Amino acid sequence: MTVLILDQVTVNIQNKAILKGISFELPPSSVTALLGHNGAGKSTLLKAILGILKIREGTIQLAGNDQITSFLAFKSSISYIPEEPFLLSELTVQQHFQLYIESYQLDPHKTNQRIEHYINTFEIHDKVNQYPEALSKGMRQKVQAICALLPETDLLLIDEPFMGLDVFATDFLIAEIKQKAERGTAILLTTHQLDRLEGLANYYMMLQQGEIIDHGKIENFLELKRRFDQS
Ligand SMILES: Nc1ncnc2c1ncn2[C@@H]1O[C@H](COP(=O)(O)OP(=O)(O)OP(=O)(O)O)[C@@H](O)[C@H]1O
Repeated sequence: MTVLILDQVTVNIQNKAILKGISFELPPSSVTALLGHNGAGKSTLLKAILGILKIREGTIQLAGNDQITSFLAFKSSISYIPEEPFLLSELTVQQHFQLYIESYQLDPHKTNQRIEHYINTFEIHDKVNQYPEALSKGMRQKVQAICALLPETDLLLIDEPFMGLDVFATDFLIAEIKQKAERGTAILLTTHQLDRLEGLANYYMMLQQGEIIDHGKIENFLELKRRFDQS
């Protein structure tokens, strides 16, 4: 069974090919690390899957829905934590949570219990009635992460999940990502913090100049890295 299927996906930005014929599949209950140097195309790939960037060629299927012909069903199966927190300036923290409850049609009672748990764990209980401008970057990142964790989607995309988070929040987010994967979600995350991948990721894909140049089980990548670091 497969959650996400990309077939020969090409994305151009300003007439330049940024993604060149990307094909891969993600199984359920998996965490895949999307790796590569700055500018390799990692964020572009996540944005292409989300439909924020239009694909030029190829197809993307999620849980049996085509990105173009079944866009609403496709979109409702994805949750996303962007690299830069993107919160609405006119909504308080609590109103952001409410927005997610409504747009993903979540059970309010159960979800509010989870929100309470997240708020306490991330220590932002005194911020729930504040607007994003009153939050630090790390706090905005925490709010964005909570929003994305609320729905049980087929796919969770995370761009640099640990950027700006303190060690405690990072450990908590890692535990949450693993639990989500155990419940069936396919997770695709980008990171430069390779030391955080052990025990978290199952697979890796290496992007270079818009092409997947290597992929496989994360143990193989980490073993190669260890040998390289020792040499
Ligand atoms: N809006 C844009 N306009 C022009 N070029 C862009 C735009 N967005 C991305 N690019 C280019 O696309 C390429 C891939 O960028 P992308 O942000 O996907 O890289 P990345 O792998 O996520 O890098 P990083 O590790 O630095 O976050 C880069 O060459 C970048 O300059």
